[in-house]
Amino acid sequence: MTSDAAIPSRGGLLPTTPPADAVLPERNPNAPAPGQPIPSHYTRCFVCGDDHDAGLRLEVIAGEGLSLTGSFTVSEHHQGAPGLAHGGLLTAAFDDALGSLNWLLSAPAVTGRLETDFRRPVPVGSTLHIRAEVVGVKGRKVFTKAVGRLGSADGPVALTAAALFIQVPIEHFTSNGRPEDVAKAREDRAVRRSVENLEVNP
Ligand SMILES: CCCCCCCCCCCCCCCC(=O)SCCNC(=O)CCNC(=O)[C@H](O)C(C)(C)COP(=O)(O)OP(=O)(O)OC[C@H]1O[C@@H](n2cnc3c(N)ncnc32)[C@H](O)[C@@H]1OP(=O)(O)O
Repeated sequence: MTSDAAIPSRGGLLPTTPPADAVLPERNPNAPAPGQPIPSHYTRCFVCGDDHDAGLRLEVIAGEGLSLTGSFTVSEHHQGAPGLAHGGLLTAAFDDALGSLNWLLSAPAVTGRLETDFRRPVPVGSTLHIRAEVVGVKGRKVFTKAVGRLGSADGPVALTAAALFIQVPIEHFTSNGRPEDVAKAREDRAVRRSVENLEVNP
């Protein structure tokens, strides 16, 4: 198990901290190459889809190994306090960015636990630069962490986050989603691309 010193460590034994016997698997050969975009998984996704006027439109680029970078610009639609990004919305951005790491493993997964530390306010108009990585995998559990910096990839730290994802069969989505949306999603260009990457048959 390795860790990138560029992402501050949280310390302590939390459910998002990988156990000592966690491993770091190889990146799946079908995953986007380093420097290539990890495309949206669903055009209607509030965070990464492009079919939302108020969506975050998070853009994600695959990094080396099991890492990625992502960015989005906080718009007036994203306010909590006047002129400042809503904290829950920032957490949503981290949920999606960290979740995108599962594309490097080419295994569908959902968030089991997500923790976010808010360290600095994020003003409207600013761009948040996220760096995320897998820090360990044990069985179906994928442990991840991320940092968000303001203005540039080496800007001041605004947030740090850690999440535990649980790998699920594709039926998690097809059985639990509202049927009419699932039916439409079978034709959604982003979903189709995702399913090809995940090597599953929806
Ligand atoms: C045509 C359509 C195609 C669709 C194409 C899809 C495209 C791909 C879309 C991707 C989209 C991503 C979007 C962003 C990511 C979200 O936002 S996902 C949405 C938010 N998350 C959810 O809705 C998940 C809701 N929770 C659940 O469904 C279930 O609780 C889970 C997470 C699947 C786990 O249930 P389970 O499979 O029965 O697993 P279970 O045996 O209970 O637990 C397995 C292990 O995980 C641990 N665990 C489980 N939950 C937790 C937890 N909350 N905290 C700590 N540990 C936990 C357990 O302790 C257990 O550990 P071990 O005993 O193995 O050590």
